[in-house]
Amino acid sequence: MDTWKQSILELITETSTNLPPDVRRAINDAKAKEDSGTRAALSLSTIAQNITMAEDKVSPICQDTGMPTFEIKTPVGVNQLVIKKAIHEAIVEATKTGKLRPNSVDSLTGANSGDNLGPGTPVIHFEQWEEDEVEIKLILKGGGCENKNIQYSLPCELEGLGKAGRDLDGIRKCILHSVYQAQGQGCSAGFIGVGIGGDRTSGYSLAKHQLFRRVDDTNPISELAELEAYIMEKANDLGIGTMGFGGASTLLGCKIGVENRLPASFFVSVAYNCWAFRRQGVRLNPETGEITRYLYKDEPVAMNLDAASEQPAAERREVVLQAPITEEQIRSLKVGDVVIINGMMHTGRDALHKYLMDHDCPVDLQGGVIYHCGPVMLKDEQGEWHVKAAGPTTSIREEPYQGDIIKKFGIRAVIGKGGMGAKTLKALGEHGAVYLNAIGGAAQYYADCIEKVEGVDFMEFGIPEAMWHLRVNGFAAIVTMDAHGNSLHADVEKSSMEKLAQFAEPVFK
Ligand SMILES: O=C(O)C[C@H](O)C(=O)O
Ligand code: SF4
Repeated sequence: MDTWKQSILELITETSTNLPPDVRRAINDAKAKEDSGTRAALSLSTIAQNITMAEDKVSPICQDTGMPTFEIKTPVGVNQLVIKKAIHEAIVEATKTGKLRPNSVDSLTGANSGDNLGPGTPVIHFEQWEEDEVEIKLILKGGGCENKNIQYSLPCELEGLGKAGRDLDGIRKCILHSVYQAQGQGCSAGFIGVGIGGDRTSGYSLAKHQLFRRVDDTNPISELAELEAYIMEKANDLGIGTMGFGGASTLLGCKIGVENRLPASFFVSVAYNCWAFRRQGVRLNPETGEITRYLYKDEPVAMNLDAASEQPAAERREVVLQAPITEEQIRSLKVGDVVIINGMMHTGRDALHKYLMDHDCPVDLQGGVIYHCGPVMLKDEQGEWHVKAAGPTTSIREEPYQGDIIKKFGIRAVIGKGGMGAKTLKALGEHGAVYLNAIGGAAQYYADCIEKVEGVDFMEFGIPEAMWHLRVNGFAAIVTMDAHGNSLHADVEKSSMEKLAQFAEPVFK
C-alpha cells in the first residue's frame, strides 16, 4: 500500500478507536467528581469501559464516526493532490474494515454512498506553511453533537438570561446558553469550541477549529482565558450532567477563539462536541509520507475503571425484562429504574420511523423493543452480519412519529438517548410503554451485548438507517420516561433553566 494512504489510514483508525490522553484525563476527572452510585457515576463508568474496549478491539468508540474533517498544512512544493487522493483511498479502506461507518448520505435522495465519499465528504482544508513537515489533523465529530452547534447574532434576547449585548458579557451569556440548550442530547459531558466574530461561515469554522486545541492549554488572550475558566465553572453548575441525567460534570472543555467581524454583524458560534471527542493529528515526512510523530499523544492515560461507582444505589431497582414485554411489566417501571433487556430488539431511526407511519412493518413489534441506533456492521465471508459498534442515537428526531408508531405496532420499550418530548410521554402513558436511555457513544459496550444479528430489512435505506433485528443479552439502560407521566429529561431541563437564570447579572463589564 502507498505510504501516504497507509499513514492516513493509521491516523483515521487511531482517531476513531483511541481517545487522546487529554480527553481521557478530562473524563477521568469528571468521573472522580461524581458521587458513587449515582446515575452520572454509572454512566461515566460505562463510558470509561467503552473507551477501553474500543482501544483493545481497535473498533470505533462511537458508531457515529462523524464527518471526517481534515486540516492539513504542507510545505511549499508538496503536491496536495497526492495527499487528497490518499485520503480518499484511506477513507474507503477504513469504511470497508469497519473503522468508519458509511456516513455520506445524498441529501435529496437519502441514498448512502456506502464508502464515505461523495459531494462534500470528506471535508479537507489545505494550507501552506513555512515548516518542513506535513501536518494532518483529523476530527471525527458525530451528527448528534453537530446538531447541538448553535450560532448567536448579537444583540439578542436569551431565555433565562435576558439581553445579550455586543460585549464580553453578552458573549458569556451566549456560551452559557449554548451548554443549556444542548442538554444531554449531544452526549454530555461535552467540549465546546467557540468562535467570536467572523461571518456566519467563518465563525463556525473558527469554533470548530478551537476543538483542535488541547483540553489543558491556556488561552493566550487573557480576557478569553478568564472567560474559559468562568464558563468551565458555571456551566458545570447547571447540573445537566452526563447524558443529561443530572450531576456535577456537564462540560469538560471550553476553548474560545476570536476573529474580526463586520461592523454590522456580531456572531458567537459554538461547536459542541460529545465526550467521544475524537481528534488526532500527525506530522509526516513530505517526501515519503511516513508518520514522524503524533500530535495528541503524550503520556498514555488509562481510563479509571474503578467499579466502586457501579454499585447500584440502595434505592435503585434493577429489573430484568425478556422481550416481548407485557404491559403489566412496563407499567410497574418508574423513572430511575435500571432495566436489563434480553431477547430481540429492532433498530429503527429516521428513515424507518417515517416509513412506518403509513406502511406495515416486516416483523411483529407487539410487546417489542425499538432501538434508536445506526450501527457499524460488517459482513463476513459466509454472508453473516456482525455488529462492530452499536450505541444509541438522539431520540428527539423521532418525536413527530414515535407516539403514533408505539400505538400502531404495540411497542413496549423505546431505547435511545437524550430523551423525547411531551407527545411521546403522553403516548407512553396511554399505551403502556417506557423510554429507556442508553449511554450515548458507548458503542462497544452495547455491541458486546448483541449475541446475534437475526436479520435485516430496508437495506435500501443504507446501513445506519436499515432495520436490524438483534438478539441481545444483558442490554442495560435507565428508565428516564415512564408510563406514569414522569420524565427525567423534562425535570433536568426545568432545573437547569432555573440555574441558568441565576447567571443573568453582568459579570464582565
Ligand atoms: O448517528 C448516530 O449514530 C448518532 C448520532 O451521532 C447522535 O448523536 O444522535
Ligand atoms: S452518539 Fe453521542 S458520542 Fe456518538 S457521535 Fe453522537 S453525540 Fe457523539
